Amino acid sequence: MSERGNSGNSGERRNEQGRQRNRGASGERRFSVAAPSQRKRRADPARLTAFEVLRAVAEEDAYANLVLPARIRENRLDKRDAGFATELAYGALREQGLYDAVLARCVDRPLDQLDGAVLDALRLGTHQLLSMRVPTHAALDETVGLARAVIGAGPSGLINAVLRKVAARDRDEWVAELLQGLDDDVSRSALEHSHPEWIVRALRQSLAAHGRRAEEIEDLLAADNQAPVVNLVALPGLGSLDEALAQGAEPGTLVPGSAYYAGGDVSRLDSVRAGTTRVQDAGSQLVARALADVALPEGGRDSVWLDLCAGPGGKATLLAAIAAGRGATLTANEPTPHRAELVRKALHAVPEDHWILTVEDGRDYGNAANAGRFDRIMVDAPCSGLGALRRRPESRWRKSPKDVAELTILQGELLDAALSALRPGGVVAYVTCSPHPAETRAVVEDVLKRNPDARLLDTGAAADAACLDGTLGTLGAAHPLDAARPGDGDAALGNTVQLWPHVHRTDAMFLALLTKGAAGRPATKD
Ligand SMILES: C[S@@+](CC[C@H](N)C(=O)[O-])C[C@H]1O[C@@H](n2cnc3c(N)ncnc32)[C@H](O)[C@@H]1O
Repeated sequence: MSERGNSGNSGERRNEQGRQRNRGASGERRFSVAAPSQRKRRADPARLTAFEVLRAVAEEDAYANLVLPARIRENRLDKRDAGFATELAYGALREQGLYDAVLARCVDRPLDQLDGAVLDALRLGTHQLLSMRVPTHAALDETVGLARAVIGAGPSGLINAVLRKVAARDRDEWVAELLQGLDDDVSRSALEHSHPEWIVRALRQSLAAHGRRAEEIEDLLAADNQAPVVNLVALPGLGSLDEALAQGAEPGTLVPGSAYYAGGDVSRLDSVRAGTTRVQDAGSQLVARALADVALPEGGRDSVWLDLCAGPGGKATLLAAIAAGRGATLTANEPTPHRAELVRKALHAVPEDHWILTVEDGRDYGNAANAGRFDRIMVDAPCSGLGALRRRPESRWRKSPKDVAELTILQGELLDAALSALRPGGVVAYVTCSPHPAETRAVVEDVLKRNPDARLLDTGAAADAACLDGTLGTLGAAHPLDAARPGDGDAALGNTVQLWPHVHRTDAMFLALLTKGAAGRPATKD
């Protein structure tokens, strides 16, 4: 175990003492008297792990949430060090925007002229100084030690000098300084909560479009910077939450059969290993249940279901379990072979005669051969993922408005294909893990224009009925039922559901339920 947690060489007392501890009586920061060259030359394993994660993200386009567990295992971190490495890596990645703004004030050249490894070491040092309870001298010594061990002695003087400048102010002081002269609300929120400005703009638009208060943006951005609690689902008819609840999980408050689990490694639970209890965001559970439970407008057959974009299989597995309980069968489709294998693995907990796996481009389901085949269809479309920023710490810096523009074309085509594969009187759920208006309401609006036989169902009411306390319709949907056609005014798209991390404690999932009438005639109203 590294020396944190006791006074050790660096004097650091992780988890026990705040950063004020290394301030003198006058409030000034105290620094180590040792010159960088005399300080330690070894890397603390937890910080090394975080550094490796940042490097893999920068150099290999890796996903932090996939790299981190492997590095934790390779570097044999104990639970406490693993927690520290996670907070350090995720925090430094999430808050990169703010930290780079701070560093730009402390480095004598543009940041893009710094070696990438040096910049990552500086970001890690800055996160320890501004956002973690790590004493200043420990943050400096350990970051310089890390740099000496993995980058070389050359940059240690620079890193030491820059971090001393960073340490001259606390986080609030830095934010106040950087905000000076910034008048635009979007720029201010973006800086303070470390989000790209275009994302702040999109989130503000989405809040407004769903009738929420503009000021909520601050809570929403803050929620994006919080690690989510693990949500569990017991597959209906197959799994049970008893074991998780006995291990300290708390019953979920949004959807039936769910729980919040803060007890650490979920793979310790037998039911999770068996695949009958699964990790799944409550928002994902809710949209799947809303599709499964909503009454088919014209009744009739209800046994042929499709998940058009199933990988890695979260919603497909929940839908298949529900289908199994009702004697229905789910076709789970995923075009990417390795993701299709993940779907197969996830589905192994559900009796085999209730699901089929296909590996096709979802748009091919729009072919004549599939016309009118399915009673219920999930279109959980590939999207920008702006609703899950709290899970993927680096993702906000990787996306661009161009990605969104490209995705919206595919999203519309997939929803068109689903409507074609839907039987008259069936239901399609259009879902994104993004609240970006271009990926949500604009896609639905365009598809409704192209498909005159389709219309929106009362999505708020359906989501309301699927959730535990029946309040979602009030919280999630801006308007009461409105099944008007596009062209009747803005209210035509009022009746969709948008979940929010700061309100529902879920990812920001969007849900629109659509139905269609017989060919050539509009779907009848409820
Ligand atoms: C948001 S994810 C689906 C998540 C999944 N429903 C779950 O709950 O685990 C979108 C999926 O769509 C897949 N996809 C991408 N292009 C597609 C296409 N043309 N047709 C169908 N699926 C596609 C992606 O590979 C990805 O697995």
